Amino acid sequence: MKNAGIRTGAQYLEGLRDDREIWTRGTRVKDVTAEPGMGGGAASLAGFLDRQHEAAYRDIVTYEDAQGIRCAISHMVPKSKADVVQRGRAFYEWATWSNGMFGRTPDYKNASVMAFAHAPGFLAQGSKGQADFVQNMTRFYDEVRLNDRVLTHTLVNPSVSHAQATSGKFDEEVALHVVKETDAGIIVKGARLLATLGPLSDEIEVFPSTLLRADDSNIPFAFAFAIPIATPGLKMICRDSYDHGKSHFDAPLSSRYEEMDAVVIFDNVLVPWERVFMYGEPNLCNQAFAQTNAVVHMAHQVACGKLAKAEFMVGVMCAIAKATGRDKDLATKGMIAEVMLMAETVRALLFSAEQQAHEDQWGNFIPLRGPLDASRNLFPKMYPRMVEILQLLGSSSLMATPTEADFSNAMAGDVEKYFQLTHMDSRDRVGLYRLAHDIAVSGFGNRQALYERFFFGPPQIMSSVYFDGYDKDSKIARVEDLLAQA
Ligand SMILES: Cc1cc2nc3c(=O)[nH]c(=O)nc-3n(C[C@H](O)[C@H](O)[C@H](O)COP(=O)(O)OP(=O)(O)OC[C@H]3O[C@@H](n4cnc5c(N)ncnc54)[C@H](O)[C@@H]3O)c2cc1C
Repeated sequence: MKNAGIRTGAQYLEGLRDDREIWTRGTRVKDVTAEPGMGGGAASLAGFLDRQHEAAYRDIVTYEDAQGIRCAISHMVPKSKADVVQRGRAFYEWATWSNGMFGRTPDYKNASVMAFAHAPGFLAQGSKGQADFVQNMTRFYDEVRLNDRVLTHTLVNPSVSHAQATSGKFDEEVALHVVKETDAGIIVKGARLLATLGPLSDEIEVFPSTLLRADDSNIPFAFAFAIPIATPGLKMICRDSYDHGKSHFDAPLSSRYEEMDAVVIFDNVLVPWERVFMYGEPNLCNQAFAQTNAVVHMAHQVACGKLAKAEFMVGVMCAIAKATGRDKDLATKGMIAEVMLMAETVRALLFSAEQQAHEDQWGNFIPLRGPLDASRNLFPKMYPRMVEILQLLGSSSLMATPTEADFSNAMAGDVEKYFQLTHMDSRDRVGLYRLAHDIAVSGFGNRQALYERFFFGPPQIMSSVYFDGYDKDSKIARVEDLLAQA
């Protein structure tokens, strides 16, 4: 099946059954696709990959390349504004399949690899190590695109001391660093945070943290590479699963979309030179995501996903208001309108970015960065507020949630009677509030909120970068102008 383009779900699942070293709940996992608390997420992603082949979605999420091979649109190099819009449509479609609750669909990383592989002048600046970085990245892009590989990534070194981290230094005991260079490649040792979808991916991209201080002491920490998860010496330690084996009725989201996060340990891992993309140059590493515009393409995918998620939150809230008859209540309408405004803000920013798409320095088209930066800085604040509003709307109903089993036991009559609403029978009401519970109360839901707060980076640093890049002078000039008229 090599180089056949989009894969089926079964092919993806088969690929996960290798020698990977995944640890959870104190034991090593034999088969991630069959592991309780992990296999459900893999099955959902397999279902999404299958959808790429279905007539209803195929032309939305895939394209045929020059050789007639059908690939995911996230790999398509945008050469016009229409291409950017088409990519956005595909990102949005993928996100609707989980209503944004499976955050790390493969199109996120695909967007980044596409950008890196089509900014050759950038990687060509790398002058250290025994590798042709441009050729390596081009080959990697083809490998991922033509085999529909699923990637995770890890960018952050664990910090032992906040003071050390903010001074741009890393601790050699824990941070991932190069320990040796050989003719075969580099040997790396240490840990990295945090690989979402790690145990359920084919490969891991280990890209530079964007906070390397550009001095010689940071050279061992400066690199970018990608290797299969099953590479000897690579281990993942998973967090607790939020999929507790419940039915889709009892846990509509956590039973389906447990994508898992893992800390990644590299125990003297050999990375072959042909998989190294940057090496030993902190300055180059620091510029990588911005200069290749990978950050813009990733932010595009993210904004599309957040729109789907925000719309879903509006849907859940409106369904609750309708069922309870509170859709005429002023306070309820006010709270839901706040969420509607958030969804429409993301939509407007996305539209603005796509409609102002332009050619970049590499001859590719990118959406306008400013609106996407606004969206990715705003959503980490919007989402926790959406959850709060859902808690306020749901109140004790989020606790009045008997299980599916209570509809077929000795309590069934009571449950049918006492859980009904004006506009909804008991079973539908319990199902709806169990969904709201999975968003606003469960471990799965709380992890979603944490994800939205942090997955794109530390919010203080993101907003500080936004502040630095914002055109402040023209605004200050207007203030000075007014004051000068005094
Ligand atoms: C659910 C989830 C999934 C994730 N998935 C991935 C993934 O797939 N790949 C990946 O690479 N990373 C992932 N991350 C990690 C994410 O990139 C980091 O959480 C984020 O960059 C913050 O880093 P940290 O967690 O080390 O927090 P820290 O850097 O320890 O920060 C702790 C707090 O201090 C603040 N802070 C940090 N530095 C400063 C500073 N200089 N000045 C002021 N305040 C500061 C932070 O904003 C935060 O509030 C994920 C995180 C979460 C929660």
